Parts: sequence; C-alpha cells; structure tokens
Amino acid sequence: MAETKKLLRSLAGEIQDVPPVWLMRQAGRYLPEYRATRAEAGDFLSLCYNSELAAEVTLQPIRRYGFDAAILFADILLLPQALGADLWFVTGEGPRLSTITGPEGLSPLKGKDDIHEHMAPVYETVRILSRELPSETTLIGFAGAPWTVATYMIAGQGTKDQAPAHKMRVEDPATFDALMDLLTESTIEYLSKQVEAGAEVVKIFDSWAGSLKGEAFDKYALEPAKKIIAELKARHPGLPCIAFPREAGEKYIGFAKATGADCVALDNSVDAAWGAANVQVDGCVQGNMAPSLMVTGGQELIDETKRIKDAFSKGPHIFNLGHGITPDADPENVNVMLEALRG
Ligand SMILES: Cc1c2[nH]c(c1CCC(=O)O)Cc1[nH]c(c(CCC(=O)O)c1C)Cc1[nH]c(c(CCC(=O)O)c1C)Cc1[nH]c(c(C)c1CCC(=O)O)C2
Repeated sequence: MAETKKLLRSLAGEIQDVPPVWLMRQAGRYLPEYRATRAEAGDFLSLCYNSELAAEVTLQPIRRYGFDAAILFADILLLPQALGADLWFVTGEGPRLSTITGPEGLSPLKGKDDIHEHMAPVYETVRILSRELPSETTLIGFAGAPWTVATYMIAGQGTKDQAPAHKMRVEDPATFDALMDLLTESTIEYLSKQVEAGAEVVKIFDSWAGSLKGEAFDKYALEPAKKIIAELKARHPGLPCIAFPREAGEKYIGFAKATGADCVALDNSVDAAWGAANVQVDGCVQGNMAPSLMVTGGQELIDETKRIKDAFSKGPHIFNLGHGITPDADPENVNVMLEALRG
C-alpha cells in the first residue's frame, strides 16, 4: 500500500519538495504548557509513568506546530528501571542509577520478559496516542541503544567520556557482554510491545556511539542495532526503523546498509552536504540543524533551515535537529523554522 503519511513516505524512500519535520525533545521544558503539565505530574519520572499526562505532553507540540511526527514521551532510562535498577533524577544535574561495577551487579537484574508489568503505563501512553493523534501524524516509539544505556548503568550517571563503561568492556568483557546481551534482548521485547500498542516507527538512540572507535564501534554500536532491527522486522514486517548513532562521524557511512535501518539520524557535528554525499546515497536521512539556532533565531535560523533543506533535497529526508531542542529555546523560533521550511 502506498504510504499516505508524510513521514512514512520519506522513510519509504520518497523525495518530497517539503520534507516532513519533527524535533527531538519537542515535548520539553522550552514549552510553557509542558512545564505546567510536568508540575501537575510532580516530577519527570511521575510524568513518564502517568499515561494520560505523558500522552498530553506528547500532543502539545503537535497542536502548537503541526509536526509530521509525535514521539512517545518516556525516557531511555526507564528500561534499566524495568530491569530492576534504581533510577532517580537530581534537579539541575541529571539521572542517577544504581551502579554496576562487576558480575555481582548483574544478579539482581530481571530477565528480558519481566519488564512488561513495569512498562505497562508506557504501552498505555502509546495506545492513547494512537487513538488521539491527527490522522496525518506518525507515532514514533523509541528506546536507548544498548551501549548508551549500559554507559549509564555502569557509571550510575551521565559521564563526559563514558570511561567506566569503556573500562569494563576492556577489563571485564564477560560482565560487559552479558549486560549488553540483556539490554539488546530486552530492547527488542520493549520496542516490540510499543509496536503492538500502536507505534508506527521505532527509533534507537545511541547518544554515546561516538565514543566507540573502530572494531569496538562495530561490536557495540553496529551489531546490537543490526540485531534489534532484524528481530523487530521479523516480528513486524515493514516496520520502519531509525538509527541514531550520535557523533559516529565517518562511521555513519554504510551504517544504514549494515544495520538494516531505513533512516539514519545525523547529529550536527557533520555537515549536511557531507551527509548528503556519504549517507543519504543509501537512503533516508534525518537531521541535522544545530539546536542552538532555536535559541539564537534570526536570519541565521532561516538561512540554515533553507541550507539544510537544500543540501538534502536530492534524496529522502526528514528535517530535524542534530540533537534535542534545549530548555532555553524560544518557542517562536520553531515557527520561524517551520515557515522557512514549508514556505
Ligand atoms: C541520554 C538520554 C536520556 N534520555 C534520552 C537520551 C538519549 C538522547 C539524548 O542524548 O538526548 C532520550 C529521551 N529523553 C526524552 C525523550 C522523549 C522523546 C523526545 O522528546 O525526543 C527521549 C527520546 C525525554 C526527556 N528526558 C529528560 C527530559 C527533561 C526532563 C524534565 O526535566 O522535564 C525529557 C523531556 C531527562 C533526561 N533523560 C536523560 C538525560 C541525560 C536527561 C537530562 C536531565 C535534564 O535535562 O535535567 C537520559
């Protein structure tokens, strides 16, 4: 069947004069209505597990801007929590988790099939959204990639250079590989349930892929993505998958072909013209404007929107930022971008 939704058409390889558009973190603190709903929920995690309110914040940017896609409101760190890790957020600092330092850290964790009761509110959010989204809007489900999630579980928090995870993969590969396998398998189960609940596309966020080099990148970023995508497509034929190996640099080349992804999301450390020549040759790409332009705005925002649209105009493209929109972004700048893009 020919796709009718604009985002699905690009994912199927269609070149469109005006590309579909959505923004990573489009439901977030830059929007006053998000801040109000988050206050109602109490805190960020309570919002993630409150299906009605999580669906509400997912819908807010769709109402305000008419984006072509909505992304489920949740977090990549809900999976470790479903597996039995402690998780909390420290205001102004970020996430904290119980820390895995050796083999004994794995024993309290649950199995891949034991996550669904914990994740039930997330699946319910997906079901509400698939009922309530406008018929032209595509619903994207997501999960963190095993490597990125593992970096948080091993360090117990975000790190600049992911050193604790690198240390474990080098010094204790048995423990590290067991954790990676558990995360790969449970990510398949988690995403599969999102699809059953109504997600039409899935995206895998590997925010720290760029710190893996050479063979380590292939083993811990490329291989898990390939495995997850192959299994999801076996269970859900035709399911479009977006991979985001952030800051992969040269390793973006060939990533879609090697993993089976229908689209690769590019961060803004690579130039759009380079991405068109090296990555878009294999299919759809998403990206890749700098998030800071949503803070600074002005003529530069208009020029950059048009330059990126133009650079990717010869192939399938989904317009987005190279990373999430930040809390200090001006909501009016999103309208400026949309006007420059859609004309
Ligand atoms: C590393 C990572 C996390 N979460 C995520 C990643 C990978 C992508 C990336 O690099 O941004 C992914 C994520 N986080 C969130 C989503 C929902 C979908 C979307 O809007 O794109 C997605 C896809 C919501 C969120 N996740 C978070 C927020 C901000 C929460 C708030 O304070 O309201 C949102 C909207 C919190 C979060 N969650 C995490 C961090 C490091 C933080 C930042 C802490 C902070 O900003 O105070 C873990």
